[in-house]
Amino acid sequence: MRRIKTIDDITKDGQVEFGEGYQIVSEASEADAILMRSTDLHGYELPPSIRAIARCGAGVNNIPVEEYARQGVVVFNSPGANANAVKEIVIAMLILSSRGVVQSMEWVRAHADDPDILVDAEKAKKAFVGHELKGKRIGVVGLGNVGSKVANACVDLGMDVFGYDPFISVEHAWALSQSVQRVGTLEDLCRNCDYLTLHVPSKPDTVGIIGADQLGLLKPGAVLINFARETIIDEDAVDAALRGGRLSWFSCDFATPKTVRMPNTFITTHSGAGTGEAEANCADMAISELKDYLENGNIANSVNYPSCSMGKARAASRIACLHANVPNMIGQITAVLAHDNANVQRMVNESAGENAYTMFDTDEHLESKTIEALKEIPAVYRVRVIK
Ligand SMILES: NC(=O)C1=CN([C@@H]2O[C@H](COP(=O)(O)OP(=O)(O)OC[C@H]3O[C@@H](n4cnc5c(N)ncnc54)[C@H](O)[C@@H]3O)[C@@H](O)[C@H]2O)C=CC1
Ligand SMILES: O=C(O)CCC(=O)C(=O)O
Repeated sequence: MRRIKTIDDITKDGQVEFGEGYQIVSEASEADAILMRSTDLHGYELPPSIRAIARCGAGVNNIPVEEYARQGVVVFNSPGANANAVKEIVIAMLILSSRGVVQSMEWVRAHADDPDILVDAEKAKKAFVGHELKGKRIGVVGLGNVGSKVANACVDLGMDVFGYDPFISVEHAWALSQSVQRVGTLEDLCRNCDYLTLHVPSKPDTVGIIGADQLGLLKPGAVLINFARETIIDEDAVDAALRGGRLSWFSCDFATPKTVRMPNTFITTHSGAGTGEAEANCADMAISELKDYLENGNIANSVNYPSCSMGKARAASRIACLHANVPNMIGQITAVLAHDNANVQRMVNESAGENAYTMFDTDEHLESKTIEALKEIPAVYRVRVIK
């Protein structure tokens, strides 16, 4: 029986289906793996039983992924599984930030007792006149799963769309409408934009990338949308831009002590991915990643280890070594196997950044002293006997 600890409400109805051979447990110390969403794991003492963590969602800034890699813990996310939900709410925010829809509804509620409300509404409506998106210039920062969808949707709305992403993947470049114009610097992207929308992960090179300099390049009265992470903007600069008129509106998914006090904002409860469909997509992807890793050792969509697959574990034994990406690891692993006369059927080695993964099938079960010898190799973080 494999044991899973869930952290956060994975879905609104609380349903998490791993199927036969799995049990949801209440204590992480009893679990083999964790299924989670947005809880911050920095400073959390990870029990040694945990071999894998799957984040239902895209952003992993809430998880110390490199620290966990060195503990031999594979961290997965679910890329793209909630991107459509975020795209839709960003389009909603574009419209709500441009038309006085919310303000007009508030007026109606406030005048519910007015017997002449139909006539009075006709007089009031001039206060809620907005402008159209068609023909306006929008800059999209980050053209990954969410940003590329937002950019394409803005093309469909008739906007003049510019994108900035120095690390765009081939897959997302192919998915992008030819009408999206790519620019080489963030400053060129911001220049003369009516709208700026942010879709980059929170990491050292994106923290505070939108500050006074970037905001100063936007058209006066521009709209800023941040459904990525709160860390990406310089909050004081955004506040000053709203008060000074450089920004007319700020829509943001992160209620921080500063954003909630800014004027002219729509601040939501980190609800960009808040649809039943996105929750189900993320849970399905994360669950299948965890199952394939626990049952077969295969890695897909990890953020701290390379992708690696040898299909289903069918040989007598399958062993996986998680280790540092340094020279002579394969040599040392095969030397241990040769010393104990183990016959390797198949072997794969993959690396990503500072970490690497070696997995092999053998004709017979390895003796425990062989496994112990593998664990003794310097720079091996963990050895898993999968079968
Ligand atoms: N509000 C919410 O509920 C949600 C928020 N998010 C946030 O949005 C972010 C983006 O999500 P996805 O598009 O799914 O991720 P993704 O990984 O598919 O795309 C991120 C894109 O940002 C680009 N990028 C990285 N560094 C950059 C930089 N310095 N400048 C410009 N581009 C850069 C990457 O090349 C990549 O194309 C997530 O990391 C997460 O923080 C994602 C989903 C839901
Ligand atoms: O789990 C959530 O609702 C947040 C989703 C998110 O922020 C992400 O996928 O990066």
